[in-house]
Amino acid sequence: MVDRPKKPSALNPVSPGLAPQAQVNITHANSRVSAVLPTGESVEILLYGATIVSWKDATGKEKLFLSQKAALDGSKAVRGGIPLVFPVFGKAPDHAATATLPQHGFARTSRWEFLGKSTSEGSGTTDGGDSSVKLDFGLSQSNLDEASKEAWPYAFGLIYSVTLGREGLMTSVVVRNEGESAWEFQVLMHTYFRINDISKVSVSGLETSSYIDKLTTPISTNTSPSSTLSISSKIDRVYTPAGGPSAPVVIAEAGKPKFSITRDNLNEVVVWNPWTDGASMADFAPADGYRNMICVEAGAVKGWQKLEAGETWEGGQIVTDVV
Ligand SMILES: O=P(O)(O)OC[C@H]1O[C@H](O)[C@H](O)[C@@H](O)[C@@H]1O
Repeated sequence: MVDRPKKPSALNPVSPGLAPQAQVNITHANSRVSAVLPTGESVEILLYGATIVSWKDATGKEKLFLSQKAALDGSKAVRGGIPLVFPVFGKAPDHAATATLPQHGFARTSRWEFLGKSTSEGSGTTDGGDSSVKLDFGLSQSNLDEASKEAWPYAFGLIYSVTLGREGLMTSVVVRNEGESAWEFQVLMHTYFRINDISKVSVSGLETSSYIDKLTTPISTNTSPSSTLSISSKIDRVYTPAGGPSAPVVIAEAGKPKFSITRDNLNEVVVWNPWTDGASMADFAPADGYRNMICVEAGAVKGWQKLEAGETWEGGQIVTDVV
């Protein structure tokens, strides 16, 4: 081996003068992707379902609820975080093409591919460091297990992008019909927000809006009052907010706004809390965990989105961490 007297010394991990960068790591035997901004905000995503299982602010405070008994090993859909629902919301026995799919479809229980990251430098940052990082995940027919392929034999491509910023988290999905004939889908971002006390929570942005109550028999359609929504028992509703997707839906606790959600192309907002029924779910813990969570889920789930061959559709949500 030739000795090189002028061999450069190893670079310091953090070179002086270089703007601080977002760190992206793939861990847990290539099954988990995490990203941390130079300012400390972080996000963690399982390739299983492309499920976001953690989102923390710069102080390390967790923003999402994750059940203590959630399976994180790919054996069942994750109870908490943000599972992605596709191509059917719930069960749709009357919709022939999706009738045999499991509840909430296969996207949340399939293994996605990590497609890579991109970063952007903040205009508002003094050090020119990364102010956001975008992680892209892909799922197509070739990633599905045989049962899912058989139950839903359509050629599709999904690209799910998770963008972590200093002020919040953006999730967006591009759906593409890669086949020769049209098909239909529903999609939803099943966000479990972490809160301290459900009895102090109010949700605004759902006033005077049409909603489907999934808890009545038969399921009923109603119009919400002009007051904000408070929750004191089990709730499972699909709202179509009267203000449209760009009007924020705000989750407040003790009168203080905590999260603000705006949507693109996702016309519905599902509000779900299992209340004490959570205790009967095998993967829900602690039993009184319903006090610390509220699902406010942005989706396109009323009716169906139709894609002709070669067409694409895009939708997403921006969640701003207000506190
Ligand atoms: O138990 P899962 O399949 O994860 O579904 C959890 C919940 O998801 C949504 O919020 C639905 O509106 C609920 O009806 C359902 O119970």
